[in-house]
Amino acid sequence: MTVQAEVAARVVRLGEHTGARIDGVRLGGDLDAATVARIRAALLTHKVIFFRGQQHLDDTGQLAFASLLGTPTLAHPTVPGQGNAAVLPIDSDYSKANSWHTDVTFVDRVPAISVLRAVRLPPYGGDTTWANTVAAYDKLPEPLKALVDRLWAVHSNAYDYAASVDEARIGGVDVKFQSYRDTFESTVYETEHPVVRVHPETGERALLLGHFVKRLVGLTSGESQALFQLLQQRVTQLENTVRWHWREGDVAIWDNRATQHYAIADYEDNPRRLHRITLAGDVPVSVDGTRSTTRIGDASHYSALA
Ligand SMILES: O=C(O)CCC(=O)C(=O)O
Ligand SMILES: [Fe+2]
Repeated sequence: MTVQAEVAARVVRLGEHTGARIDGVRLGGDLDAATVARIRAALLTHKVIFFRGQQHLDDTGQLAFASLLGTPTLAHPTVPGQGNAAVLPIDSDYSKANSWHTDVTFVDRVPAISVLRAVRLPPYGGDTTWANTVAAYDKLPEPLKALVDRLWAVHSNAYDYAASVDEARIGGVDVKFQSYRDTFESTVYETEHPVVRVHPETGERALLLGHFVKRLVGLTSGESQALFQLLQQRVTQLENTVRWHWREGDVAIWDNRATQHYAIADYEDNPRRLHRITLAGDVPVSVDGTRSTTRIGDASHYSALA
């Protein structure tokens, strides 16, 4: 542990519940263990952390750094990586993630952490917002906690896309968007997760929902929708969120076990591209110790990249 590293990394909080910027760190595969530990601790506390000025990173450097925090997965269970098998391009040309979600919740081993690097940014707009799902659970009144503690949800990559994304706002579904959706759903997965999962590292309870939820187990579709909306409103309450305005060279890292996020599609047809590396996670566990179960699909190829 070097004293220099301890002094160099400064954690600047961005809100009561969610987000911190870390200054004074040059990300890369050569970071010392003390700084990596500090980054990890800040991530667990603040749920999403941001680094400015990382223009020196390319995909290889991003992957080398991300590997210090965990085991990279394939880019996606169904969408192939570009260049490197672990790198998922988030490109406005064929996809805009402008609805609230946690990444890849339709498989049993939901990724633990995502590391996102700005590659090309629009001249205006294109911020991303994160919400803290632990704070959302904590702030529920006791009767609602008792209800959700025992509730389960079915998550699928063949979710109701039109219900969660306003296509008019993103210019309608064009051919590239449709072809991306077809790839995205080329193998269908369905997994049952507890609505409240116990975080494997912090022991905190977090709401596990987002746009891949198809229905709540045991409820009618109308009841599912009503309760889902009530809980999503709790998650996305602005006090639970942080909004990041990207600059070139920025890197954001989120704890995918304790957050949802939303990429704001307010930059018209301007190109926007970020590269994501996703780190493997555990199978979620409910408050009574029951593990999530995949009902449809086998995602065993996805979770750990050799
Ligand atoms: O475009 C963004 O800012 C985030 C997209 C997204 O949902 C992701 O990278 O997982
Ligand atoms: Fe995402």
